[in-house]
Amino acid sequence: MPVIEVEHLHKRYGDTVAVDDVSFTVEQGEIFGVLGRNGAGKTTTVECVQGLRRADGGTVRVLGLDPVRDRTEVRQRVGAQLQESQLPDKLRVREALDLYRSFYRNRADIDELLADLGLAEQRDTAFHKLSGGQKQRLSVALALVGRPEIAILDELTTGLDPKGRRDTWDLVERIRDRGVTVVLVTHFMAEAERLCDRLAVIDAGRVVAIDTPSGLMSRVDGETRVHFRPVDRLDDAVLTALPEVTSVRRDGDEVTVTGPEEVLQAVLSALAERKIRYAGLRVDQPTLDDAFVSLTGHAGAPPALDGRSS
Ligand SMILES: Nc1ncnc2c1ncn2[C@@H]1O[C@H](COP(=O)(O)OP(=O)(O)OP(=O)(O)O)[C@@H](O)[C@H]1O
Repeated sequence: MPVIEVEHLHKRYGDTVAVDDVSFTVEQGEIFGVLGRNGAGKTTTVECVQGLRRADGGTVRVLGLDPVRDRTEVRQRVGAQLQESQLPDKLRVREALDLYRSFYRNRADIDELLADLGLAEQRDTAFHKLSGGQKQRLSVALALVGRPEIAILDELTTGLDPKGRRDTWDLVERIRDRGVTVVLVTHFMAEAERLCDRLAVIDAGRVVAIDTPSGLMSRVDGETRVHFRPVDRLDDAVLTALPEVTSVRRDGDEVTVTGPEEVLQAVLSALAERKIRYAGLRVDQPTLDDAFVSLTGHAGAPPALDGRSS
């Protein structure tokens, strides 16, 4: 059952068309990604979903409600992350949660939430003394304090170090496991690939594809490459005879075999049958990054932008 339905959404700011015909649905209980480069229109789209912006055209339904007309009800049932500048420096973690909790009908248990988000020790810490990762987790806690049915998380891991990022990914999975539908806005391919059940790829205000990460990757015309070093003697004909193999190359003692996705299984079976041992097995497959480039015609966010703070 869809909990969010967006149809032909349009939104412009003056002469800038930010969202130019975006449609998608989000099913209950999934982690749905909105993936695109900076300026693609992701934030504007989710702000229309939250009722923070009025669309110029199209329709948005959230839990069967109109997010602009029924904004009070939508706010009760949809949790959104706060921008960090929206909290006063001296406000303590526990005070912030108490304050935001008072806005909601359904209130989460704060001690449980603090423990769940790894913030129990910071309960009396002032906001400005929190680390980047702790601030990020507090913003997620504030999004969950009203026991929402949907959580909208925008650029959740921007600015976090690799460990902070992995911890946050685990956290998002735990949120989903509690039955909360998650909308995850990101320009970070590895995050989308790891977390999302389905993704809408947005480019220049338009949806260019909606699919599972593996569905998007399978649309790429790339080949799987299997690399290994045979320990025992291997005649290339053993590999070239396999219907799944399109090419076999030798580079020093390394063999590289290319073919469709099934080539890995075919090569491993052929080696096992002939009891040929090997070392240094590596497999290169088309990535979500490759899919993004092929769908949008440009590279994903350059790595330098992953640490930006916007
Ligand atoms: N308040 C605003 N006034 C004018 N233009 C805006 C405003 N907000 C966004 N835009 C423009 O609309 C377009 C879409 O912006 P939006 O923030 O929705 O994209 P985004 O995909 O979320 O990008 P980012 O990842 O950089 O936040 C961009 O060209 C942006 O410059």
